Amino acid sequence: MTRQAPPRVLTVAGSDSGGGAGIQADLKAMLALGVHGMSVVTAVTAQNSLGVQGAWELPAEAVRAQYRSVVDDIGVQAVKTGMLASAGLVEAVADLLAGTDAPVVVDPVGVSKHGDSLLAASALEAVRRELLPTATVATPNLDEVARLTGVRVESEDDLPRAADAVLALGPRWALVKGGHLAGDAVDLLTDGAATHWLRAPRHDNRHTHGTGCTLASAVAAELAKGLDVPEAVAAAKAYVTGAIAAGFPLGGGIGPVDHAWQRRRPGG
Ligand SMILES: Nc1ncnc2c1ncn2[C@@H]1O[C@H](COP(=O)(O)OP(=O)(O)OP(=O)(O)O)[C@@H](O)[C@H]1O
Ligand SMILES: Cc1ncc(COP(=O)(O)O)c(N)n1
Repeated sequence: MTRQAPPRVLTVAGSDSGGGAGIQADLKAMLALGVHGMSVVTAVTAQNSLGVQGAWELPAEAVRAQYRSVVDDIGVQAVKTGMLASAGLVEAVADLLAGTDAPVVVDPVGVSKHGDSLLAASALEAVRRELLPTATVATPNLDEVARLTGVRVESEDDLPRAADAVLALGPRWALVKGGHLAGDAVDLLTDGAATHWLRAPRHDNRHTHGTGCTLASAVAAELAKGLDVPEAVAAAKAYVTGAIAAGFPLGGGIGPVDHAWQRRRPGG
């Protein structure tokens, strides 16, 4: 008997040649969580544990064509966006997403962990006006909140104000990630009515390349399986926390989180 296809999830993001973030992290997280991952590549980066050595965006036509190939034949139960590089690509992707019924997770990627720009400053307005309104869940980190809304988060107490400012830009839910604060790794999820605090112990591990990509992809995978937004975010938070605890050294800089942490045997 032929088996049924697993839920299908599409990432629209940039390639990380080092395999720790971007498309590569997204597809690994999706595999680990039991969904079929598919990709629309928006840009190619030459990247490793030390930083981003080069980046080249694809033409909008190539992005549209990849999207249509996947959606028109295979179909999607959830979409996740990551690095979109330029205003032209943000607009092209927002236009495509406006036509989908599937839940959309927007990770408004701005700069890499090493401070390399992955989104032109001239694209911020298109992210605010066109991309965020298509989002079921937007997952900015604190730097992205500041760039998009002007709200600066210094402590956990500022997270509700930050989440409200993100919500005002149009996503149905805002998940503000407090991973860059001191203390516990605390994120805040809200749709303006319900508020969920997600708290995990901070792992003292510098090998955290790809945390944001992994969390957003995990949310998309769990939504595709049929969980509601608070359930999907809680499951994704548990997954990324385990992946960070198991992050490993690679190259001379910041190594990746371990997407396969749930399958490793002790010492393996
Ligand atoms: N050291 C840590 N220990 C446990 N959880 C962490 C740690 N660092 C980040 N997190 C969690 O990882 C998730 C991603 O958050 P983070 O703030 O790192 O996102 P990000 O900045 O977009 O990621 P990236 O740095 O990969 O771009 C959040 O749930 C955050 O709370
Ligand atoms: C192609 C691509 N997309 C996203 C990130 C962000 O991930 P991180 O902040 O962990 O470097 C990245 N470095 N590269």
